[in-house]
Amino acid sequence: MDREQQILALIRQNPFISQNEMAGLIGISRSAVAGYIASLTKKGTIRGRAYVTSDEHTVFCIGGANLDSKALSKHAIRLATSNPVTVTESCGGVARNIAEALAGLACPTSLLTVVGDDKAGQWVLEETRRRGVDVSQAIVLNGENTGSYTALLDTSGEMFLAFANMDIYDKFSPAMLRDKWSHIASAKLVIADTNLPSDTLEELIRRCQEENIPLFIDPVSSEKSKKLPTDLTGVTAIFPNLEEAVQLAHTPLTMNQDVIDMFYVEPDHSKIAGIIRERGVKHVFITLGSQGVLYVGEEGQQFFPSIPTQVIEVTGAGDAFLAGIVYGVTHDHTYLTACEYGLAAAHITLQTSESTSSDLNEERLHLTINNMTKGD
Ligand SMILES: Nc1ncnc2c1ncn2[C@@H]1O[C@H](COP(=O)(O)OP(=O)(O)OP(=O)(O)O)[C@@H](O)[C@H]1O
Ligand SMILES: O=c1[nH]cc([C@@H]2O[C@H](CO)[C@@H](O)[C@H]2O)c(=O)[nH]1
Repeated sequence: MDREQQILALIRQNPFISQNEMAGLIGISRSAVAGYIASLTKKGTIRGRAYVTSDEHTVFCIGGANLDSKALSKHAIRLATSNPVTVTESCGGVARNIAEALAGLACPTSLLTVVGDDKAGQWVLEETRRRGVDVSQAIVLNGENTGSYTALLDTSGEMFLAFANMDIYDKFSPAMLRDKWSHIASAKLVIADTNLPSDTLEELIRRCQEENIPLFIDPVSSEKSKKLPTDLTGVTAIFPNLEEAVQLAHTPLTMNQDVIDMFYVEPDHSKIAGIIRERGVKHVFITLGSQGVLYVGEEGQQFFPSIPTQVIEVTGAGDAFLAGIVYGVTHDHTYLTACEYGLAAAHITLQTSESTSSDLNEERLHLTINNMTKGD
């Protein structure tokens, strides 16, 4: 065991041990102990003066936590008139939804987000904590409004139109990320959404690459996906739907007539994924709604059909899919095998009016996969 490991073992046994006691036990000077502690703190293994050791098993989700309001239309939607609807409110936000889904699947998860000092923010954090997510790193910003997402859904639960009122995320600066880095640095995996501003995303991608932390990105929407830097080296996996994938492949570097035809005349999903990979991403998952998902990455290429589902509403299906993949890969499955977990998690979430299903748990996930493989 090297010196750092010895010191860490002593701190784990007794988080209140003094530097003098450690020096005596190991047989080195107190100042040498102080040097090792400084180095462990810099690496993020030790998080502060109370010697709270980092949890290397945590998945860190960074991005949006919203109040979702969804109006499900009772009849075919008509424009410029009043449409009868049923409204449901739930917690939302891509990073938050993924964190909640992972906590439901018994993965230790922490959420770094910004909310306003309002009722919505208080409710969203409290509810997320109640569902098992560590929200101790969430930041409450005075005088800001918590992000809100208001969607109009058609009679089949598909989104017709949505409004994102999320100016608060512009305040999520690179400095905030730096401030929280000692917590993030020890994570097993980081998941970020593009609610974050461009400079914050750029810094996160660079640091995760430098420090070898796997990073998954949810592009959120085609508009917000434009915030990602052109060079995505350092991004382990990305999860666009088709519209977002087209946007991600649509860089000034790739614009010629063939590419324009490929996007707008007859989308070639695997070519689009290939172009995204050229930006530096290792694993690309293009989710295709009711059709399923296409994986293109270091493990090859494969299309997976979706599980036939009686959809209540679609909000959060992509977030649950991503959480299912994280569950799979953190339980030592390949990215290809993890697709089954993603499809199963999305299937469970599609059957509720919440943006993350409270029915999503390990037992239900495994049962869904067993039924899938039996062809039920
Ligand atoms: N109607 C459906 N029937 C069965 N499975 C579906 C359906 N819609 C979505 N899914 C499943 O959910 C996955 C993600 O859906 P989708 O492609 O709509 O993601 P998304 O647009 O990112 O979703 P969101 O932004 O609402 O979270 C799909 O790959 C598929 O497995
Ligand atoms: O711009 C955004 N639109 C929508 C969402 C969230 O997406 C979720 C569904 O995938 C939903 O909960 C909404 O709040 C977001 O975080 N940012």
